[in-house]
Amino acid sequence: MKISRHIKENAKQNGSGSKGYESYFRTVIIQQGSHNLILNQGNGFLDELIISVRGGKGGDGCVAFHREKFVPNGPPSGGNGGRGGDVYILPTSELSSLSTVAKRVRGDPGGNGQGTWQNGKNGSPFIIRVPLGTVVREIPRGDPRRAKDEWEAEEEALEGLDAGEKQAKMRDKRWMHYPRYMNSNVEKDIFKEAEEALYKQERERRYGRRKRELQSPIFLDLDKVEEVAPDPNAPLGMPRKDNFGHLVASGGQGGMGNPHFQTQENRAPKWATRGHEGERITLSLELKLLADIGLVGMPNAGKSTLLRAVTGGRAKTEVAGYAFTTLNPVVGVVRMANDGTFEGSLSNQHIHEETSIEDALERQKMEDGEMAYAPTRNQTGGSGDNEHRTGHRFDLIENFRFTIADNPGLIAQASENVGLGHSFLRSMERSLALVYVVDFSAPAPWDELAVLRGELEQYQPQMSHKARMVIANKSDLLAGDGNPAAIEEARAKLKRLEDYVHSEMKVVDRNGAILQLDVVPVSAKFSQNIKKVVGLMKAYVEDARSSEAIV
Ligand SMILES: Nc1nc2c(ncn2[C@@H]2O[C@H](COP(=O)(O)OP(=O)(O)OP(=O)(O)O)[C@@H](O)[C@H]2O)c(=O)[nH]1
Ligand SMILES: [Mg+2]
Repeated sequence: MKISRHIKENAKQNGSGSKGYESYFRTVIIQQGSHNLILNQGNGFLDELIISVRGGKGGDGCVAFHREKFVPNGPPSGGNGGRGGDVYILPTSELSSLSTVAKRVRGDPGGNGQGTWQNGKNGSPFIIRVPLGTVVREIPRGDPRRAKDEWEAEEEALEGLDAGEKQAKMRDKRWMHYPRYMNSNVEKDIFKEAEEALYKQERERRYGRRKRELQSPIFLDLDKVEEVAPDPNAPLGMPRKDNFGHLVASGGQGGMGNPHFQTQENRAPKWATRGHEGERITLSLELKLLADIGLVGMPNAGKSTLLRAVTGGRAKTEVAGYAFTTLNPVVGVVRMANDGTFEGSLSNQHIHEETSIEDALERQKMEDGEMAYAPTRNQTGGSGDNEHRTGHRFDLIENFRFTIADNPGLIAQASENVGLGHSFLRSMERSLALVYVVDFSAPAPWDELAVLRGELEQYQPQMSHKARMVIANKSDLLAGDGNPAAIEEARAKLKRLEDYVHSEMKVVDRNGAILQLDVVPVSAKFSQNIKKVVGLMKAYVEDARSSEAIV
């Protein structure tokens, strides 16, 4: 009784019993999609993020007059405000998730000007560091997720005020006055002219900003490490680098000190301008998934089952007999030994059932108390012929590792947002190779291939050339109960599929060579022929990695 309670508690903590415990340490599962926060077996994982960014506010100009012995009315001497700090985005290979990116970024403000012509210091640049593979987009006007820009925020603050109050508030935000001179200043024509000029500049700036937003909204696809060129002229003690990344929000200009407003008629201007607000912008950041191999197939073809088979059941991805079970890409890791076997290939769990069935079985086992006396991994994983079972001993013989992404099903017209659309294909842009998975028990599996390839091309021209293999899944359904006629029929069907692939599905690799796709009949559910699939995948990954290294 006591033991079974202990196991239940353990199971609760670790997912589902001993299997959950194992995968807690062994499996890297990354999900990507519309969710903001996805739990990765206990580690928070962010893959999409909206951030609001503001450039630093400019420092205020200063109203001051020079004071010196025997100079009764010194000249205006207020310094200008410093520029607000700019905000940049820089991709770095040191990060692997967006979880460290702040949601609100405020640039460093510029310093205020001071008397004796002292200008304020400029705000330092701020760098938002994001992982490689981040896509940055500006959220357009009209989208509810977008934060107000500096002008809209002011308009909102002025709402409901009468004209006089509005004018006073707007002036207060823009002007500094010499103590007790505000009322007399605003009466002066020369001040009104200066104010008019200021508003004109502001309108131009605003117009420029809107035009930029419409014509070239920020879009950055940060796939590569940015070169940080050393700056030979940097002063000693300062970092000798001059690349901050991509500017996304500039800091506001500093205000003008009162000497700026000095003219023949007005020798002692008693006003100065305040610093401008920094640019405000809302960005969406999205991290493209990185997996070496991407699985592409129609709903229900068995992609998720296949991922579970090649990872020895460690990848936690849902399998069910209906379309669109998988809603977000899921990445699993395949670990291989030098003899071509992979972790989990000899696991006692050869059949990858639908997840709900497996969960029920496990629950049943636990309730029956079977788990209590089951041998532990250490007890079972020790002997020589068991070394490809999942377990820590695999570390000793592992010599190759790659990742596979299980994706949602793709269907015809996905590009027109039918089904789940195909936005998740973005996560496959960075895959080294793609693998088609078709349901071989369907009447015409070759038709599926044409649709899949069409959708890939629709999404991104040339993308289908990353395909390397066609997996004819569910082959177990064809062989029937082993009668010769059924087997003969299955052979003929496989031949027909191969002929189709070889004549219609050729691809051109990076070097311009024409490649034939491999066609492999498998049964993901019963782990048949999976070793061959893993071996071929390894070859594609090795090939792509080495040619990437050369380029
Ligand atoms: N007989 C048999 N059934 C299989 C095989 N592979 C998968 N299935 C079954 O096919 C159904 C769909 O499998 P999934 O792995 O969920 O398919 P999927 O391609 O991931 O589907 P979506 O996530 O909807 O795109 C499930 O009922 C599986 O048990 C196989 O090799 N043989
Ligand atoms: Mg699936």
